[in-house]
Amino acid sequence: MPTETFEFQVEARQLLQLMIHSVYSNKDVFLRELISNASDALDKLRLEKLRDDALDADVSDLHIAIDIDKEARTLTVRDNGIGMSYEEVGRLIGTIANSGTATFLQELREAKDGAGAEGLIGQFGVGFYSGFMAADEVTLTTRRAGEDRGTRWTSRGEATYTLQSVEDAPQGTSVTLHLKPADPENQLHDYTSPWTVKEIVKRYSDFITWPIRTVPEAAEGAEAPEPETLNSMKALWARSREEVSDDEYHELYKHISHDWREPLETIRLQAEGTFEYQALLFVPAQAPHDLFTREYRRGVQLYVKRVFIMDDCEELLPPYLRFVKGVVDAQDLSLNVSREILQQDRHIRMMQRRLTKKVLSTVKDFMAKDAERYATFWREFGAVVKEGLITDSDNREAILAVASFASTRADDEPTTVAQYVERMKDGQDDIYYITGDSRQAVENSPHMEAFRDRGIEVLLLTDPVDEVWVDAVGEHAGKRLRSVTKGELDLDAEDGEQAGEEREKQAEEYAGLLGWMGERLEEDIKEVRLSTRLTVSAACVVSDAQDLTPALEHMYRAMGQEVPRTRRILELNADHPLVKGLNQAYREREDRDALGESADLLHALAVLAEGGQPKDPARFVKLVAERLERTL
Ligand SMILES: Nc1ncnc2c1ncn2[C@@H]1O[C@H](COP(=O)(O)OP(=O)(O)OP(=O)(O)O)[C@@H](O)[C@H]1O
Repeated sequence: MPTETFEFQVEARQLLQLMIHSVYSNKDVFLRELISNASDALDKLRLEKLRDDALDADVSDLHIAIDIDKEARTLTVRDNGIGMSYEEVGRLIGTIANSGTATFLQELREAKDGAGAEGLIGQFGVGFYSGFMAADEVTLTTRRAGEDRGTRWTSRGEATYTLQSVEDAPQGTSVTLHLKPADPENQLHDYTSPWTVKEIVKRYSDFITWPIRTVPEAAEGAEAPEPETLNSMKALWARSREEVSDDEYHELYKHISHDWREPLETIRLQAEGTFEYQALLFVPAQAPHDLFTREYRRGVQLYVKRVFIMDDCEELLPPYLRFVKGVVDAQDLSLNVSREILQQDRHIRMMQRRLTKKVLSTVKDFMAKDAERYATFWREFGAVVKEGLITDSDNREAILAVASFASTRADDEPTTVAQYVERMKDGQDDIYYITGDSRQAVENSPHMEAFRDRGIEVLLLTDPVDEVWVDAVGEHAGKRLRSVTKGELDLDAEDGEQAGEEREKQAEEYAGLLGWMGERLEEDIKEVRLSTRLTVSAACVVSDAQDLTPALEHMYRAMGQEVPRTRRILELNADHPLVKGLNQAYREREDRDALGESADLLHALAVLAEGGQPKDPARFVKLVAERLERTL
């Protein structure tokens, strides 16, 4: 087959350019990335052979080799792992599968400082391409285990790459970098120095469970020495805490998560007894960009007796802890364990329970001992963890204990529900909250007026998931969770008898207007009543306690579910001049047409004030414009 030339996908080309004009200051990490890929390839081959003994592949000496050619100035990272077919090379190496790449590139261009750019790159697993930080030409030769022919891929990191089918490729993959001249000032070291290579391997890849070999430099005139293994190969999760440095844990995290940043926390767990396992879990420092997308691959790596079994093992942690990365190594599972078996395995369920509790107790520790770390955690992952309040009733209390929320009490000091309850005033029976799109929108909502006036604290909930968990949780410590936008508000116990009489009088005065408006707005409103919530605004809309909120209704529709349209309740502020005027006009005038428009406008204003849309925006605008004209 002749050599074929292909163009890189646009995103891949842009990414390569970024690599070459390196946004990443530490160039050494390219070696870590190539070793990481080689190690994955060895894991995959061992597993495939385990599952299919007939596979024509040699697994007797699986290893990674680093070859240095000083004269040619090349560095080769070789493995005798699974390899790639011709089609796979084109698909995996020529393109960037990650759907978020375009967004990523945009963010990268906007990230002015180098550190920001480095952090971003880390999110996207651009492993193989990082070779171009150190090389001006890269050749990859590979043969898929079980296939006869190999494939050679070459590129100078510019617009194109070539693919060629080759006959004499050994099993596995070798990546040869034609190194750029060393440039220590820009942290581009001399990678033809075995000493440098050894240092880098020790620093970044010591825990890799396969031998990484290189041939030491021969003394002048002497024969080439035997290859030397550079890494200790010790599985970090099987070693005691004292033996392992934080840096080593962090390198393992980077290897399995494809994140280039340090994790926020490392969690170790050793379970002994009838079902033995070790776990090393990591909480990342930043939420990945695709955490809320369908493509997000969750789960930890599963090993059985040190043998890698699978990536993304979903069964070991619940979906609301999907950001947690790590390794779980079980002693008593079969090497042939499949996803189907995992889903039904009693031990796996026990492990999930234990790991979940461990993660939650770690967050509790952050909260008690390290406010800053807790704040970072909750900012990045709070919205995901709150899903657990809905789905994991067993751990609901534990999750609620580590959940914090913005509140009207202070601008920048979130509170837990328990702390809220402690502060509740005598006579307050409910935990009040409001949901919406942003703090500003909910804080300024008319529904908050009476609470502000009376100094009653309200939780400000602005994540979409908040709409749902509040219903699922329902109460805490015997106190009901209550939306300030729902139901009738009875804050008046303390206002006394006089206020009660006053209200009755108003009710009589307004009865006619309320009845007439109720009929007029019947299609959207099930009742018009006087409000105890409002002190400044003229009107607001509220829901019945058991009704869906507009946001939830919208959410269900967006998910394709049929939900009946909820009619809401319009509340009027009897002390507001506009409402007083409307009542007077209603009582004095026979002609209800112009009055009807005012009623519609008042309704639309109430909807707008809570961040909604008037039913007929064009008509609303026209009516407002007409009225403004009259005031000129
Ligand atoms: N040495 C190798 N042997 C077999 N397949 C490889 C090898 N190197 C890369 N690949 C394949 O190419 C794919 C792309 O590699 P690349 O390093 O660009 O990204 P990645 O490994 O998916 O992400 P990351 O580098 O962040 O881990 C890999 O997922 C793997 O399937």
